[in-house]
Amino acid sequence: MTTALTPPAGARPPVRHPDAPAPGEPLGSHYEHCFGCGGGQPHGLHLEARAEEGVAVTAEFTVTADHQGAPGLAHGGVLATALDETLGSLGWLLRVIAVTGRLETDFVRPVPVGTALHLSAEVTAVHGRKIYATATGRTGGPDGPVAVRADALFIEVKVDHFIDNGRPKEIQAAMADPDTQRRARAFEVNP
Ligand SMILES: CCCCCCCCCCCCCCCC(=O)SCCNC(=O)CCNC(=O)[C@H](O)C(C)(C)COP(=O)(O)OP(=O)(O)OC[C@H]1O[C@@H](n2cnc3c(N)ncnc32)[C@H](O)[C@@H]1OP(=O)(O)O
Repeated sequence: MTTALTPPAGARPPVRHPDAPAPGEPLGSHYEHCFGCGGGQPHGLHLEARAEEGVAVTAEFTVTADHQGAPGLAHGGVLATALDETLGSLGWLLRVIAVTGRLETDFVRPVPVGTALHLSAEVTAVHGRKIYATATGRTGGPDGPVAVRADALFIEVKVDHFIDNGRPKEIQAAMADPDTQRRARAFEVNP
């Protein structure tokens, strides 16, 4: 079946950037106030991702009582966020900034509060600015049963995407933070 998430003819396998973080290296947060990975969000996911071989990452996130939908169970939107965040961190390996255009999620098993979700994601193909990727979240360990999975299309953007669209208050604070600016600009120097 052909969908918007099927790479078109002419799509290429992803190429790991020569300056990509080494396998095993933690990727850190791209923004302190990010709900997915930031340390400055008390109820956020605090997802921690690391580089793997190829154009792939792994990550963990523990479901807390702040993430419930039904009693004692993770909200599906929170699980989709965990997949989205993990997929988004693949940009570190391509050294491009990309945002989610489409995210198709399968919820396979309920995920109780207290569960550590073991996530993995990889880029499968690239076509121009379009980056095709897939992710899974497992319980009980990295080889445990799949609880959630997603296919996604990310679209490469420049820093201006955020500067032009973000609320000025937060953009100005981010622009004043040398670390955020350095990280964002470094991604734009792409051969
Ligand atoms: C100082 C500041 C520091 C900032 C430091 C930032 C750090 C780095 C932050 C990263 C953060 C990550 C966090 C986790 C990941 C998110 O959650 S990102 C947030 C959620 N996503 C969004 O907000 C994106 C909202 N959407 C948009 O802004 C625009 O639709 C997009 C995605 C930029 C595309 O618009 P566009 O650039 O005008 O491109 P467009 O020509 O429409 O599309 C390009 C191609 O993609 C295809 N396409 C676009 N959308 C779709 C779609 N939904 N389905 C299928 N195909 C599509 C088009 O058909 C087109 O294909 P071709 O014609 O080239 O074959």
